Amino acid sequence: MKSKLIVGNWKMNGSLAANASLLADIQKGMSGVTCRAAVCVPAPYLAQMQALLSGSALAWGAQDVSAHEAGAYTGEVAVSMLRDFGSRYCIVGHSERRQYHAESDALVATKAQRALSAGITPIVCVGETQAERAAGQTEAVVKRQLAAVIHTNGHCISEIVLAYEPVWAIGTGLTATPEQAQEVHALLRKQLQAASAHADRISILYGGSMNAANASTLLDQPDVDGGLIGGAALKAPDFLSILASASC
Ligand SMILES: O=C(CO)COP(=O)(O)O
Repeated sequence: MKSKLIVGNWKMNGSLAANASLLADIQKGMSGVTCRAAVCVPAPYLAQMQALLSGSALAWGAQDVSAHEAGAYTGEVAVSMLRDFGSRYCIVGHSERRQYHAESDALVATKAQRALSAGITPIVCVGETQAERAAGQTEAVVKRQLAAVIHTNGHCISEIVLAYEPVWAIGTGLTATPEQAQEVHALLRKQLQAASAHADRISILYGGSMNAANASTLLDQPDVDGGLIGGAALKAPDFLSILASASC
């Protein structure tokens, strides 16, 4: 059985000093941790992660990547640059990118392909808004988002990590119940199984107000293979507690 995967998404937070102190506190508490663990940080701090985390059990990655290989794309960051700084993961299609930067399903799928082409594992985010859930569209929305990634990536789909992040649960304190999370994870798993014989090796993470108090019941669900953590990843005791829940 694959071990659980816990990823901290720092979003647009941090400073050289704050990152160093947070990582030192996390690393001090990692001795009993057996799950896989990573932090996805703002691109300017990837060099700091490489300097501080090389050889440690904590992997690192980015929060976005350009769909283009290189060239005249002012402000974008190429996957080769993420690789230069030792990134193992890259989040793609986070709802904050879909919402604030109008990222389409097709663009997200291309970004996942770009990451895979460089040997970086894309953490592909899908999830419905509150209005879509209320309208009974949850299944249709997440299936449409995942279908684009499957279509573009073909048999390589088994190399991704998938994250179900209901938009209404992000940063709101409104966590999906374990049953709600399991229901969506199970249908995503079925969709992956229909696309790949190796679908069972894909980790499906839950994200959205996961914290020290609710992590273990969410992680107990059969199709919840880990967590993508926002706010609670910025506090060492909370992040360590989630890592401990995932290490049982
Ligand atoms: O968006 C998230 C992780 O990518 C979740 O954020 P919160 O854990 O702060 O709700």
